[in-house]
Amino acid sequence: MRNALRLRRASAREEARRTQEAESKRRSEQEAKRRLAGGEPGPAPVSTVARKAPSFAAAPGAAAAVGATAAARPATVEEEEAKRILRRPGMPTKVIVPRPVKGAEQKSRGRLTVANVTGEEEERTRSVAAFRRRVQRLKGHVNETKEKLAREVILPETITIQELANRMSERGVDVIKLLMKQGQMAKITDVIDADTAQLIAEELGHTVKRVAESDVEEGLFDAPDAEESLLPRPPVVTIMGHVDHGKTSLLDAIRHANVVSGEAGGITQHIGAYQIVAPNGAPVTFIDTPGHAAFTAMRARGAKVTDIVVLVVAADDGVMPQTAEAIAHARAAGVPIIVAINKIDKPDAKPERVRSELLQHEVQVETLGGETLEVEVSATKKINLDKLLDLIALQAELLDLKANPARPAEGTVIEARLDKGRGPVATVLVQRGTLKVGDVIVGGSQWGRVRALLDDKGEAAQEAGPSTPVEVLGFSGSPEAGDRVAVVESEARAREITEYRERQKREKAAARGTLARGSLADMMSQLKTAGRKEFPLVIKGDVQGSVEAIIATLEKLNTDEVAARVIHAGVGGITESDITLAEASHAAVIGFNVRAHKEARALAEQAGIEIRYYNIIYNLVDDVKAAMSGLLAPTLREEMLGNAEILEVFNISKVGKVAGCRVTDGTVQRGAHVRLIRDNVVVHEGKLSTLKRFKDEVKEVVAGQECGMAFENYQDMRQGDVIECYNVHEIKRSL
Ligand SMILES: Nc1nc2c(ncn2[C@@H]2O[C@H](COP(=O)(O)OP(=O)(O)OP(=O)(O)O)[C@@H](O)[C@H]2O)c(=O)[nH]1
Repeated sequence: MRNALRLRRASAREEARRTQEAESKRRSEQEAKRRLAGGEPGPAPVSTVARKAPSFAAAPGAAAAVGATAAARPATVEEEEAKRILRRPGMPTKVIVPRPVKGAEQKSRGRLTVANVTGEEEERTRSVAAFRRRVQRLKGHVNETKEKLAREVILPETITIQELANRMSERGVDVIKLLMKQGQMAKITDVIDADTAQLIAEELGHTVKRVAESDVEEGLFDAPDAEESLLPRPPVVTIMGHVDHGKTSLLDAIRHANVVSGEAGGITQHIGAYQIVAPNGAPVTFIDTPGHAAFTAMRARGAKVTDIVVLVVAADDGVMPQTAEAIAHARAAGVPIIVAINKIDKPDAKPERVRSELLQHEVQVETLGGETLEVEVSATKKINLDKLLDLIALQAELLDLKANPARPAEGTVIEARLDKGRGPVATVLVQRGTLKVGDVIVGGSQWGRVRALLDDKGEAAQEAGPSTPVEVLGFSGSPEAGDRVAVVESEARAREITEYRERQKREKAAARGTLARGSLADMMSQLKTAGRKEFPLVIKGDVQGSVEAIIATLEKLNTDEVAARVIHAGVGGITESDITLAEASHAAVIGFNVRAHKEARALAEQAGIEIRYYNIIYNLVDDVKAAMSGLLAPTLREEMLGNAEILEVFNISKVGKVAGCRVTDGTVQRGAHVRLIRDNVVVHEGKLSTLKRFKDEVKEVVAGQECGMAFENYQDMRQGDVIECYNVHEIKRSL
């Protein structure tokens, strides 16, 4: 029984289990059917890859998503990247974006996926690879394009916006926009500095190389020479001293030529350079610097190219201001001095006095136990000239002067002028190397091919070695005295250097112009000088040296009240452009040893511009001084005439108040200045409008007489007031 019961129970359990299984199977089938019919998503995928880039093919039930549109699902990283790239300028407007399948392969293993079902997976994998390749290509293209556009921009110290844009291959307008962003309003032709230009260039993705003048001119000057290439060279001697102490006479005596008599006004106005052969056979180069104080600047320059200074001191005059100046220049340049006590032939010559005066300037000559070589000479009587040359040779030996003649020449412009027939002519002192006809040279902002070389006697030379002064023909324009000259390897290099220098000059001038227009500092200084009267001038001269000397002298005349303002100065004849400039700035035109062109003369006449010609600097300076003196406000001086006392004040209809007075001393004159004094205080200053005696207008009333007085614009006179009567005289002032 018990067994039968057990069996029944077991069979019932078995039955229940089967029913449960069947029920569970049924439920699960129902659930699957329900899901399939209702479009419910399957359980969330577990793979991290799938989480990052959700797969539409990973879960049971995913088949339900097959019909879902791309728009309904979130964008993937790849899609976003593709869109981002597409948004860039220059990219194709449409790209096929394949659906992402990151990790799809591993997830599909043993699972039902839409891709597996549809066989799309392989194709999609191929598309993704293609897409990736495409993205890479596009990225690569972007970088490539950037690299291609990025340039190395050479930036000088200043540059125009247009030029900067050109160098970057960018549009000028884009540069201007960037400047505007930085708060700078600019035009395409405006000049900006290198710092600003660098900012712009880097902003646009370019790299920058800053260049300075020294970069353009690298290796132009002062390249070292090998010791064995150096050979002895002649000394370059500058004669310095006070005006009229005999510099030109001495040089003249040495070279047996008469330069003195040819000079207008007896003053040396150009730096001349000459070479002589001393009695010992050694050549010596002399640079004759003028003695007038106006030439100080030129003299300083002379000392720079000089090895030895011969200091001329007139024995009858002694050490003078310009003697002291010359000592200072020589000392500053570190150049040894040889003292030449000149005019020793004169009866009042006192060489001893000269020696002791020199001591006060720390020049101790040999006879006083010092180191400085000295010699007593007479230029006119030709006394001791050989001795002077011997001393020069001795000093030169001590200096052991050497240069390499076998190298491209370097030198300095001593003087330059525009010759009517020959064009620009520059006197150049060759300092190293040898200058040859045909050489390409650069001097300041001028260059040229040497057409001809003329020595100091005006004879043609084929070449000029160290310490030789030569006139050089072939410059494109006049270089300036003091400009360094160098031979360069090609015309292209010469052009590069001079164009750069010219540009620098222009850009600096433009920068100055902008400053003058806009800067507060400038406006302040203009305000400060507003009280100063200016005498504007356009100066043209035959040589640069004269022009510089005139400017330097005129500058010395300037005071706080009045100044000569040189608007333009240059070498050459007076042109129409000079006259136009003078007209625009109300300037006078001065020609020093030059004349005005015919057209310029006509224009000047028409415009009422005065042209003045001079050949003596003193006369020019005197005239300018007189003209400037005319601009000075005159000094006012009072002349006392007399005093009167107001006895009574009458109010007369139609006339106003009239004071009845008695002249107490001196006279009272109609139209004279009056001061009204009440209780010792000046209450009014003005002019007398009416002066009457009885009913008649009179010119003058003398002491003791009574009169009626009325004042210009003043009515408040009172009985007892004292009237002081005086005249005012204007006294012209001069500089
Ligand atoms: N008695 C005498 N007179 C001299 C001597 N040397 C120059 N003179 C005269 O002094 C004057 C000035 O001489 P310059 O040679 O023109 O003097 P400088 O120093 O060159 O003058 P600037 O060129 O004006 O600076 C002239 O009249 C000369 O004749 C000299 O040794 N003896």
